[in-house]
Amino acid sequence: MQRVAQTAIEAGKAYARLAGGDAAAGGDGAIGLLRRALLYLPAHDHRKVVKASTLDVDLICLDCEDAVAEARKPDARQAIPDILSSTNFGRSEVAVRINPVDTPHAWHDLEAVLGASTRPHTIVVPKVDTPEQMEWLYDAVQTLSPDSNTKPLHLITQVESAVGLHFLHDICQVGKDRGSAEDRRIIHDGLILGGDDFAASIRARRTPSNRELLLARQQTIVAAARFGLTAIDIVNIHYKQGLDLLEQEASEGAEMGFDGKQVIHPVQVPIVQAAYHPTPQQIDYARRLVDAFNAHSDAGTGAFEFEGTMVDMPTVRQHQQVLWMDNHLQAAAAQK
Ligand SMILES: CC(=O)SCCNC(=O)CCNC(=O)[C@H](O)C(C)(C)COP(=O)(O)OP(=O)(O)OC[C@H]1O[C@@H](n2cnc3c(N)ncnc32)[C@H](O)[C@@H]1OP(=O)(O)O
Ligand SMILES: CC(=O)C(=O)O
Ligand SMILES: [Mg+2]
Repeated sequence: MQRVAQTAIEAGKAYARLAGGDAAAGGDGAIGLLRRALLYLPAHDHRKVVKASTLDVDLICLDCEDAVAEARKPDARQAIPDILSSTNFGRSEVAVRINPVDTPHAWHDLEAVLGASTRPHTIVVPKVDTPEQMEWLYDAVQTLSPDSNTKPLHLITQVESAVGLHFLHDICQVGKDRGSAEDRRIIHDGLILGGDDFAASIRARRTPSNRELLLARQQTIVAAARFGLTAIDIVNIHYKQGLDLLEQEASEGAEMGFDGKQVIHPVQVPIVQAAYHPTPQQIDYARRLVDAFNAHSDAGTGAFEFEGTMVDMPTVRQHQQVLWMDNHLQAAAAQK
C-alpha cells in the first residue's frame, strides 16, 4: 500500500526529500526556502535599505554588483556590515550579491560579508560560468572563514551566459561535493537565471514574450530540480507600466517550475508573491485529491477517477508541492 502525506507539513517533508534538498530539516528554521520574490537594491542606497526593511518580501538582496557603479563599489561593500547589524528586516531572508569571482572586487566583498559581526543568511554570486569559479568560491570562503562550525551561509549562484548554462550541472556538482556534512560553511541551495545578462551573452533581443530565454529558463529549472535547489526566474525591468504583464510572467514562471522571481522595485513584490501563492481553491483541491488518493490506495487502487480526471502518483506529487508551498506560507505569516 502506498500512502502519501495528508498534512501540509508532511507534504513539505516529502517534497523536500523528493527534491533532494535540506528543507525537510527546516533549513535554518526561520527562513526555510520560501523565495517567491527576491528584491534587489543597491547596497549603498540608504533610503532603499530603509524602504526594503518595511516590506513583506521573502528575500532582500543587497546588491554590490550591477546596481552599483564602478566608482561606488567600495561604498556599497563598506555599507554591508552596518546594514546587517543595524537593520531589522523582519521575516525576510537577507542576501548580499557580491561581484563576479573573476573581478578584483569579489575577494573584498567576501571579506566584508564574512567578517561582518552579523552575517547575511545568503550570498548571491553572479556570473558563475565554470566549475573552477565555484571551486575558487569555496576555497575563498574556507580561507576567510576558517571555523567550519559557523552557522551555514546559504549560496545562490546566477547563470548568466552561454558558458554558464553549458557548465550548469558541473557547477552544481561542485556545490554538492564541497557542501559535505562535515563542512557546512556554505550550502548551495539556489539558482538564479540572470536573463538580461544571458540575453546579452547569446546576442538575443529581449521581447515581452521572453521566448528568447525559454531554453535557459527550462534548463535552470531542470538543474535546480536535479540538485534540490530553488530556482529563481528572470527580472522584469518594466516597473512603471505593464504590471499586468509582470503578473502573467510571474504566473508563467510558477507554472514552469520556478520557486520565485527577481524584482527590482517595491511595486513588483506583492504581484510576484501572489502569483507564486496557491489560491485557496488550489489548496482545497490538493487536499481533497491527496485524501482521495490515500483512500484509493488503501483499497488497492493506483489510478482512479477524481472529479472528471484520471489521477495517479505523478498528479499527486504535483499537488503535494501546492501543500508544501501553503505550509511555508503559513510559517512565514506566523513570523510577521
Ligand atoms: C539586471 C539586474 O542585475 S537587476 C538587479 C540590479 N538592479 C537593481 O538592484 C535596481 C533596483 N531598483 C532600483 O534601484 C530602483 O527601483 C530604480 C533606480 C529603478 C528606481 O528608483 P526610484 O526612482 O527611487 O524609484 P521610485 O521613486 O519609484 O521609488 C519609490 C520608493 O521606493 C523605494 N525603492 C525603489 N526601488 C527600491 C528597491 N529596489 N528596493 C527598496 N526600495 C526601493 C524608493 O527609495 C522610494 O522610497 P522613498 O521615497 O522612501 O525613498
Ligand atoms: C538579474 C540579472 O542579474 C540579470 O538579469 O542579468
Ligand atoms: Mg546579471
